[in-house]
Amino acid sequence: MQVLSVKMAQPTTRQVEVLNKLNFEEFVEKLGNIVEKSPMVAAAVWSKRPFCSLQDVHKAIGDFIDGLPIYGKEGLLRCFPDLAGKLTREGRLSADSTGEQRSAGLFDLTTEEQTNIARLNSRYKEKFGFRFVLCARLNKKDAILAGLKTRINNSKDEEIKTGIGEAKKICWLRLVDVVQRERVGVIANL
Ligand SMILES: NC(=O)N[C@H]1NC(=O)NC1=O
Repeated sequence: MQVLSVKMAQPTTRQVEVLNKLNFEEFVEKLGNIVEKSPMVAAAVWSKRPFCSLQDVHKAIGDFIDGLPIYGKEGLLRCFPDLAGKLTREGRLSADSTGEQRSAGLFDLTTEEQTNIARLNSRYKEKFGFRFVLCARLNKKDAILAGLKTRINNSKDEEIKTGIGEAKKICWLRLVDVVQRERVGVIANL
């Protein structure tokens, strides 16, 4: 899985124990947005506990997503907000998405960059019927614009595959965040 190429602090095996201790409600509350606005994903994988590593959690999520019918995958892609879209401009993104879009520089676009991305996002949605999804934490604004320009020429099947691959990268980074926040909480309460 591509996630292993994501460069950042890798959680240790022991860190997954904080997730194994959560009851269903806590698990869904804390992991409810690891795939944007799709708490069903966390709800589904909870029954796969105990997990032996964070990679194991991510694999369970990946397997669940891969098992969805095409229209389910398209549905997941529709749950992400546009990159540099209306919600970004209006400050109405989820906390996760706000941090991700900020890290890619999408809050500091020139008017021209904003217009270009908005135009391409609309064309993309018109062609495929779902949103262009790309892991903003692993890309800067120029790469996002270039990605939009290239990927818009792909077939629908290719874009479902690529978009879902990007959603899994976003999910991995959010999972690491949850565990790190949770560990800090556990340590603070000792
Ligand atoms: N459309 C899209 O890719 N949105 C997202 N990507 C990301 O890294 N965070 C998002 O909300």
